[in-house]
Amino acid sequence: MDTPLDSAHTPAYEDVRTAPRASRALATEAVHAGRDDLARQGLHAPPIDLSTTYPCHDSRAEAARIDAFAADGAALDDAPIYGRLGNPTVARFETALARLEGTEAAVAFASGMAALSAVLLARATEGLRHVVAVRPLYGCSDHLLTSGLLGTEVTWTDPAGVADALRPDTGLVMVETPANPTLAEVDLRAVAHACGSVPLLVDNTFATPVLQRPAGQGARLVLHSATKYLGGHGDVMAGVVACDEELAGRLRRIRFATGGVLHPLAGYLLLRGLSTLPVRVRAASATAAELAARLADDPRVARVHYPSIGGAMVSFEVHGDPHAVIGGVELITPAVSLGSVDTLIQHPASISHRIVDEDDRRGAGVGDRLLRMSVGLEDVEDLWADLDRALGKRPGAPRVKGLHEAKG
Ligand code: MET
Repeated sequence: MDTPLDSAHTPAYEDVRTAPRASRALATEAVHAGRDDLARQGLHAPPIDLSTTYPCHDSRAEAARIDAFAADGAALDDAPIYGRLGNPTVARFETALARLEGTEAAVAFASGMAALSAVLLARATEGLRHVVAVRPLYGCSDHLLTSGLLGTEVTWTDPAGVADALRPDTGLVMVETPANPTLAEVDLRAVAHACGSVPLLVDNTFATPVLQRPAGQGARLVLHSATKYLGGHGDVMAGVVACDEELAGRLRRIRFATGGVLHPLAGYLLLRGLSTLPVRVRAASATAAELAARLADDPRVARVHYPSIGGAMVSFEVHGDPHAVIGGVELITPAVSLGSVDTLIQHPASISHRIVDEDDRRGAGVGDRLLRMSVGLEDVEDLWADLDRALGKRPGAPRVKGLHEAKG
């Protein structure tokens, strides 16, 4: 584990290539990255630039800048031109996320799936249409690869089979760790080694850079559904890819051409979300670890999945009807998605992984009785009382009274 949850000191970013100054700890970067110019401008909160276009009387200069962008997709470092080429508010979030992940750049999109689509298109347009991937992945990622909707072809393998699955036209290796929804973990250094020169993409949505920074372990692309922990409040949909500047240029060009841009207000909310990311992840993870331990001891629960790196996600298989648990929660929100301040629970076989072929889903360890819970910031005892009630009668014991029943 990169960052022990109980560590008093968070690791400094000594290996960040883009570091403009002496290294700063994660918690400091979370609050300050992407905001370095604000004090000079006499501002505290970042401005939200809603412009779709930008006036310029010098068409020759604008033409040259568009030519330059079309050639290498380099971020516009002076005046913006048009919203699809880049937006200053979104750029603040991109800068901040790149610093947290320890990459040269990051490119934000309208959703995590738009971000993954851009990566696949960027590789396919180089003639590298083959993808090697490890299950499980988030259900829609699995579907996008399996269906070949973007003209790609996938070989599914386990981590040990990655090297053998590579072909001359392999453009990408993709893993998610901890994986959605089983929380299975992949040894990133080993897989990165097996990839050779093929870029490894790691979906880091569940771990966040607070618990794991894949770029430091050999990943060339780090994907987030920023809708989840990065935003952190269930009110912004977004995706982002952290990577080196060369790949970022390709992704910006794809974004420009296909239009899957992030709205500036979403960029603002994400930057704001990042500032509390370390605090939120550590607090929710401590609660999740406690709930995982109580579930593991519970006779109504067949199996608990909780990653060795920790985190705020807990998955568990019940002996009884998983739908009854979803129907029975009162405090916990019965909804798909994750990473919000409130605790969410969902049944992957019905929702997040519904679109995956049943046999493939079960083969990846996503069973019919598996429930996935995203632990939020509520008090652990209130959450346990709700879970305990929703899990129903303990075998051989009278039904445990819930908090409200006990009070009433
Ligand atoms: C539309 S289903 C899923 C949304 C989200 N990516 C999740 O895993 O919960």
